[in-house]
Amino acid sequence: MAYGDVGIELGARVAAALRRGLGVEITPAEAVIRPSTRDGVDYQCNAAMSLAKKVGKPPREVARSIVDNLDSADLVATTEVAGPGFVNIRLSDAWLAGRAAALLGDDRLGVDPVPDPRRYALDYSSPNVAKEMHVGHLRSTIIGDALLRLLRFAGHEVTPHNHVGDWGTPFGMLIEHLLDEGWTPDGGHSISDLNGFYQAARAKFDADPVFADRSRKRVVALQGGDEATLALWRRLVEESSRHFQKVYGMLGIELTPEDMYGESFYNPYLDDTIADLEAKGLTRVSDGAVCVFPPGFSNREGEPLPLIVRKGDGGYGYATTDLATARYWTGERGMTDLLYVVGTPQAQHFAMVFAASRMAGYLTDDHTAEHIGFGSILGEDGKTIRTRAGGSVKLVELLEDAVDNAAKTVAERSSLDADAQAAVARAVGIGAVKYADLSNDREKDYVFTWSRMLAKEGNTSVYLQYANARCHSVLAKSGTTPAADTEVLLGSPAERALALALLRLPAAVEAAATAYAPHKLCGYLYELATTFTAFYDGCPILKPDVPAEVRASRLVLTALTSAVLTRGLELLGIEAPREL
Ligand SMILES: NC(=[NH2+])NCCC[C@H](N)C(=O)O
Repeated sequence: MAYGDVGIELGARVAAALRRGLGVEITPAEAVIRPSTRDGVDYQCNAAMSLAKKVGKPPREVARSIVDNLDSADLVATTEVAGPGFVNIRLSDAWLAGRAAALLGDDRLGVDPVPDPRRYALDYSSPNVAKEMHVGHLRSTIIGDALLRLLRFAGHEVTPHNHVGDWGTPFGMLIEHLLDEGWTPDGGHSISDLNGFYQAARAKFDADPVFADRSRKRVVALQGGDEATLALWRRLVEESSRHFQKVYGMLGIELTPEDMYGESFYNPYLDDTIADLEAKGLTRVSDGAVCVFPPGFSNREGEPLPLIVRKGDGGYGYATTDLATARYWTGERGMTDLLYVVGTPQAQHFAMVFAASRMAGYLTDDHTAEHIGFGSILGEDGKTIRTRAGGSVKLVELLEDAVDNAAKTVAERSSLDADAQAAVARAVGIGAVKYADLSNDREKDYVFTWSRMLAKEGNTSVYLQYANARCHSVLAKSGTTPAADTEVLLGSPAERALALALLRLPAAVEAAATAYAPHKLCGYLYELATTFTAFYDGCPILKPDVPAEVRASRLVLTALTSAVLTRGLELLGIEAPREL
């Protein structure tokens, strides 16, 4: 069963009941089983509503037939028809307890790998050479890393590729300016120099036609493979790569130099791609440029929009590279699904690239391609995030700030020594930056607020990390390790609610992985942590008057909570220290 979800298991029973009672066939997923927060109800089945028309009976009658025919012996305690035709289901305590107990020995915590693994090529981070990474790249990096972890855990094959902007016309002006400044291929300039250099080169390019002309010639030399030019270009790429790796290191992101498939990587494929598009009759010359016109895209005047594959001067652009990219990953690398984690402003670009790729057969019905767009990070005033001095925020400084702020929070209550505190401050600070990003619906803009990010209450990583640390502290104090065959007892509503919440990891992973929506996993983990808090406050564990078998059961629930929180945070790329 995909993902090992209780809802799907119930769905299979409902499907069998419908077959028995009314002779209709549905899949377990079509039974539409949803968790319910109603008193005494664990899940609700909405199948009767959608099936009423098909079977020609009122929804309540269909619901009644489900209830009458449901094989509920082991799994279900009570069922009832409710409202216009829902079936309310309460699981049996014995089944729930047995299922929860079984999780203790299960490394995957109930999440089955998908039966039909796909081959994903995941484009994320993708910063630009000779520029520092900015907050947009931060979002791409964080979201992409979470998707990589989620999809791999779900059982898919995922190959990351970092589509670094390392080619194109800006390199002409950059190299010319660097030469003017006496820069040599082995000179020791750092990327922060380069950032300033970029702006200076741009200014010179705009103001000085002679310089602009030299720059254009330099582009031709670069693209023509002139060795001296390439040597300078390589230095720029290496310098930048060092900076990117520093940021990835701070973030604990696995992207390596081997995952770099920058724009330049596709150079050898461009001519052939254009020849292929031409041979397939998909190109048209418009204003001197070779273009593809995918249907359905037009400008404000209603004229068809071109995807330019070769400019009038013979040069290639961003779109050409992206067509070659799609062709490469589905063709040479045999990937089935292409994901691009890039800001929402590029939505139209990707829609057009995908449409043209489908026309050319680089994407077929067996492939999916998706632009995983995201909004902007806003400052506390609701505008573009800036430093206090009003400059644009440097990513490295932002991350250092996060760790410093976390260090203050940790120092307030930690009994750890200085080294351990520093490690925890990193886990908390970097975790907070990631979680603030991932817990929001990625399509939306969000406001970056230090105080909210590091709050110990509410939907924050700190709250989840504290809940996990509390679990570890109880387990350590108990002096025992819960054994796999311990019986789980669900004597109180808080224990029952916690067991139920622990069984919902598979559904949360599925929801997050299939919709490429990490915030769905965040929402689940937050719910689990609050359910645990209620259990912790209401159910004493180590008090001397707690019967031994009750204590043992509560320790199992505590150990499982920690296991699920730790795994869940890991899937988001966030550390879960045992002690804070
Ligand atoms: N295949 C792609 N176009 N990936 C995204 C590249 C993002 C680009 N370097 C930017 O900073 O905007």
